[in-house]
Amino acid sequence: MSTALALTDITVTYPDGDRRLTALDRVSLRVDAGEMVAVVGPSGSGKSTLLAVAGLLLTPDSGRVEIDGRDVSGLRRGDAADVRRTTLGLVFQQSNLIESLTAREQLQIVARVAGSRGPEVDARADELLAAVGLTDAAGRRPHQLSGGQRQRVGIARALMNDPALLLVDEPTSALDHERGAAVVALLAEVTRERGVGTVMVTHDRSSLAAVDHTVEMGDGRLAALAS
Ligand SMILES: Nc1ncnc2c1ncn2[C@@H]1O[C@H](COP(=O)(O)OP(=O)(O)OP(=O)(O)O)[C@@H](O)[C@H]1O
Repeated sequence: MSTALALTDITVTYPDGDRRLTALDRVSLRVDAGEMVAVVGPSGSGKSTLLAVAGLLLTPDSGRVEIDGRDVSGLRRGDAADVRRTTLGLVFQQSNLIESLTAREQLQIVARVAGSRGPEVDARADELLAAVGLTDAAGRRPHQLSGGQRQRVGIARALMNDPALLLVDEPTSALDHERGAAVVALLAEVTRERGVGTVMVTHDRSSLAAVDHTVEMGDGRLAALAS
C-alpha cells in the first residue's frame, strides 16, 4: 500500500507577543492510499494548521512532509505549487464554486487551468459527476443546486486532477445532519474506490463511523481515538 501522506515530527510555532505559540508539537500522521482519516479536536487545537502543512501552504519549523511517497519538505515555492496542482485535491467548508459556471464547467475549468482540454477532459468531468450522483444536475449553476449538491460538485472538482491526497476542511458545517452524513459517506466511497488518501478535519463526530481512523488533536498534539 503506498503512502498518500506521511507527516513526521511536525512542529509549527506562531509568534505570540514576545514568545512563540506551539500550534503543532511533534505531530506524526500517516495516511495510506485508499484510507480516510478524520481529525477532530476543540477550536484552537491545531487542526487547520495541520491541513495547511499537509497542503504545502505552511512550512513547519521542523519535521518531514511526504506526499505520495515523495519527500516534499523544504521545496521552493514554485515546486510546492506544482506538487499542489498535480497531487492534491482540496475540499472546503463552503463549496467555493464559481457562480457563473455550470457544475460540469466547474470541473472542466480545473483541467483547462492545468493546460488540458478536449474529449478526455469532458469525459472525466462527466464520469466524476456520475460518481457523485449529479449527472442530471450537470447543467445547473450553483444557485440552482442544494448545499449538499454543491458540496458534491466540490468533491468531484477536487478529484479532477486525480490527486493522491484529498484534504477536506469541515465539509459538513453548512449542511444538516442527514446531508452531512451523505457527504462524508461519499468521501469515504471515493477514497476507497479511487485509492486516494483523505484527511478530513471535522467538528461533526456523528459521521465518524464512515471513516477508517479518527485522530484527536489537543493542544497541538495528536492522539488516536478509540472508535
Ligand atoms: N497565523 C497565526 N498567527 C498566530 N497564531 C495562530 C495563527 N494561526 C493559528 N494560530 C494559533 O495556533 C493555534 C492553532 O490554531 P488552528 O487554527 O490550527 O486551530 P484549529 O483546531 O483549526 O481551530 P478551529 O477549529 O477554531 O478552526 C491556536 O492557538 C491559534 O490561535
